[in-house]
Amino acid sequence: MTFPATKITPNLWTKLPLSMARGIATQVELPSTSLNLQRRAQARIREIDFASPVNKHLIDTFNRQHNYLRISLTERCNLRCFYCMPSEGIELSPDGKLLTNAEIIRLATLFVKSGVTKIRLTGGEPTIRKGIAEIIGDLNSLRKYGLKSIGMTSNGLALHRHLPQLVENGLSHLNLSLDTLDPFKFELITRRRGHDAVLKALKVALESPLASVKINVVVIKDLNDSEVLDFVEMTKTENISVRFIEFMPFTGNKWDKKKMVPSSELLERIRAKHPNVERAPDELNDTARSWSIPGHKGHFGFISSMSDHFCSSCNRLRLTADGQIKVCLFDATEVSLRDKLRTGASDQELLETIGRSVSGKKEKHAGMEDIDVITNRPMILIGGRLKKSMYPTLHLVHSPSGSVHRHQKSGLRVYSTSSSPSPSLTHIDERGRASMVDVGEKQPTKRTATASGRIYITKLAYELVTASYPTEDSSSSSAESRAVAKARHKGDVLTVAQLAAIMGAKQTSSLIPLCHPLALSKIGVVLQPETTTRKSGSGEDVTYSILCTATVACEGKTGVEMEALTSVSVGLLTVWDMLKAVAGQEMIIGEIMVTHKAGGRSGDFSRPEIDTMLCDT
Ligand SMILES: Nc1nc2c(ncn2[C@@H]2O[C@H](COP(=O)(O)OP(=O)(O)OP(=O)(O)O)[C@@H](O)[C@H]2O)c(=O)[nH]1
Ligand SMILES: C[S@@+](CC[C@H](N)C(=O)[O-])C[C@H]1O[C@@H](n2cnc3c(N)ncnc32)[C@H](O)[C@@H]1O
Ligand code: SF4
Ligand code: SF4
Repeated sequence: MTFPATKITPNLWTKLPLSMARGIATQVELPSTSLNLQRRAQARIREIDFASPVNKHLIDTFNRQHNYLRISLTERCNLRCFYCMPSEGIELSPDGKLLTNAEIIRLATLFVKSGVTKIRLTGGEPTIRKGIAEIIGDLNSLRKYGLKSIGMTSNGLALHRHLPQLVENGLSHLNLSLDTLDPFKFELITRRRGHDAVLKALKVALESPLASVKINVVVIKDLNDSEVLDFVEMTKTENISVRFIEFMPFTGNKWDKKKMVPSSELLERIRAKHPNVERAPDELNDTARSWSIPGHKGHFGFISSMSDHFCSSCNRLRLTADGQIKVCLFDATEVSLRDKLRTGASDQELLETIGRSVSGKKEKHAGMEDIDVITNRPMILIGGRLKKSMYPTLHLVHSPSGSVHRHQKSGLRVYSTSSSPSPSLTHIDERGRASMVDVGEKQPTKRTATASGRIYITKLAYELVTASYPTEDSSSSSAESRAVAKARHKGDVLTVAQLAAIMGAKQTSSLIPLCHPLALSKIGVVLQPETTTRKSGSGEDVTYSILCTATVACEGKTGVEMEALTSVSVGLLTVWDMLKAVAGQEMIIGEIMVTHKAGGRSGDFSRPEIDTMLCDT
C-alpha cells in the first residue's frame, strides 16, 4: 500500500481534504481488503462537492472558483473618459435588448444560489440606471442564500444625494473613480464638468456606514502621474484605499504603452518620499497589491493588470447590460443569457449555459505586446458592440480581404481596417477643393445653438474682474498695482468681452471662409466668473476662471453653431486681451464646445449636463 490511508481515524476522515481523498480514491494498488477505504474516499469527495460553496458550473478548467459577479446596469454614462470610450461615442443597445430589473434579479439569484458571494454593480455609470435603489434592495434579499457583499463602482457624479438611500438598501462597498484632484484635468480626462460633485460624493461616502470606500485612479503618464503623492497623502487622515490602476487597452481608447506608468515605477516614487512604506495584507482574490505608510489611517494599492496580471486567482464573471455572460475582461467571446431567459430556459439550463462559458475561460489574458491588437469592446460597454465605423484604425493587423482574422502571434481575433467607411466632409467638392454648401433648396427653420468655453485666469485677475470698480488706489507704485491700473484702464472686462462676443457672432461669415452670412435673430452672451476649490496635500487649491456662454438663434437654412462658437471664442480672447497686463501668459483658454443645438435636419443635440443625467432613485 502506498498511501497511509489506514492511519486515518474516523475523526480525521471528516476533515480529509479533497486532494487526499482523490489520491485514495484513485489508488490502484490498494489491497482488496482496503476497498472500503476507496469507498470512504469517494463518499468524502461527494461530501466535499456537496458542501462546496461554488457550483461546478462556476469552476473553470484551471480550478478557479467564480464567486464574484460584476453586473453592468447600463451602457450609458454621464462622463466621457477618454480612456474608457472612443471619442465618437458608442452605439447603445435599444432598451428592449437590455436586461430588465426583474431579469437582473433572476440571474443574480441563480448566480448567488450557485456560489457567488460578491456582486459589484458597474456600467457605464450604474447610478443613472432607473431603479438602482430597488435593484440593490432586491439583491440585499439574496444575503439569505450566501451573498456577502454588494459593491458598486461609480464615477460619483450623481451620487452624493442618492448614496444614503443606496447604503440603506444594502450597498456595502463603494469604489469611486477619481483620477485627479485638479478640476481642470478632470475636464480634460472626462470631457465633462463635475469635479466638485465627485468630491462631495466622496465626503458623503466617508461619512456613511459603508464597509469600504476605495478610490480608483487610472494613471496616465504626463497627465495625472504627478498627483500620485497627493493621493497617497489622502490616506493619512481618511480610512480609504486608493488604487492606482494601469491604463488598459480597449477598442477605441488609443492605448499606447508609453502612456502607461508601470506600478513598480509609481511605488519607487512613493518610496522616495516615504521610505518606510510597507506591504499591507491583500483581500482574497484582490485585484490590487496593497501598501501602507505606518501611521496612515488608510492604505493604497496597485492594480497592475498590464505589467503583472492577476489572472491565476481570477474569480470574476461579468453580466453585461444586454445580458451577455463574459468570462474575461479581455476575451470578446460572450453568450446571451438574456435570449435564453426570454425563451423560457429553466435555471438548470441557464446554469449549464454559464458552465459552458466558464469552461472555455482562458488561463490568462494576452501579454502587453499582443493585447493592443485584440478587438474587444470599449471598457464602457463590456457588453455592447461598436459601430463598424468605430473600429480603431491603430494597432490593427491588416488582411487583404478586409475581414476578421486571427493575429498570428496571439491567435486572437483582429479586424482589418480596410472595410471602415471614411466619413465625408461637407465643405469639399468632388475634386477635393473648398466649396460653400448650396443651401438654396433647403427650407428655413428656426435654429438655435449654445456654445460655451472657459478662460482660466490668475487670482489677481479674478479679483480684478469681480471687484466693484474702481476699488484700489491706482496711484500705488507697486508693479502689481500698476498692472491692475493698466488693466482697469481698459474698462469693465466682462461688459467689454460680452459686447465683443456679440460682435463675434455677427462677424462669423467674414472670419470663417465657408460660413454663410446669416440674419441672426438673437445673440445672448453671459460671462460668469467661477472658482473651484480642491483639497491638496498642503491645504486648498483654488482655480479661477470665467465661463463664457453664447446662445444664438436665427430663422434660416443653416445651423448657427459656428456663430455661437465664434462668439465664445471672441469673448474669451477679449478677456485675455483685457487681463494680459495682470495675468500675463498664465491664462489658458479651453473647453470650447457646443452644448445645445436645435432645428435643422440633423436634429436636436444636447451635451449631457451633469444635473440632467441624474438618476431618479
Ligand atoms: N484584468 C482585469 N482587471 C480588472 C477586472 N475587473 C476590474 N479590473 C481592474 O480593476 C479596476 C477597478 O475595478 P473595480 O470596478 O473597482 O473592481 P475591483 O477592483 O474588482 O473591486 P474590488 O471588489 O474592490 O476588488 C478596473 O479599472 C480594472 O483596471 C478584471 O476582471 N480583469
Ligand atoms: C468602466 S468603469 C464603470 C463604472 C463607473 N462608470 C466608473 O467610472 O467608476 C469601471 C472602472 O474601470 C476603469 N477603467 C475604465 N477604462 C479603463 C482603462 N482603459 N484602463 C484601466 N481602467 C479603466 C474606470 O476608471 C473605473 O474605475
Ligand atoms: S470610466 Fe466610468 S465614468 Fe468614465 S466614461 Fe467609462 S463608464 Fe463613464
Ligand atoms: S484578464 Fe480575464 S482572466 Fe485575467 S483577471 Fe481579468 S477577467 Fe480574469
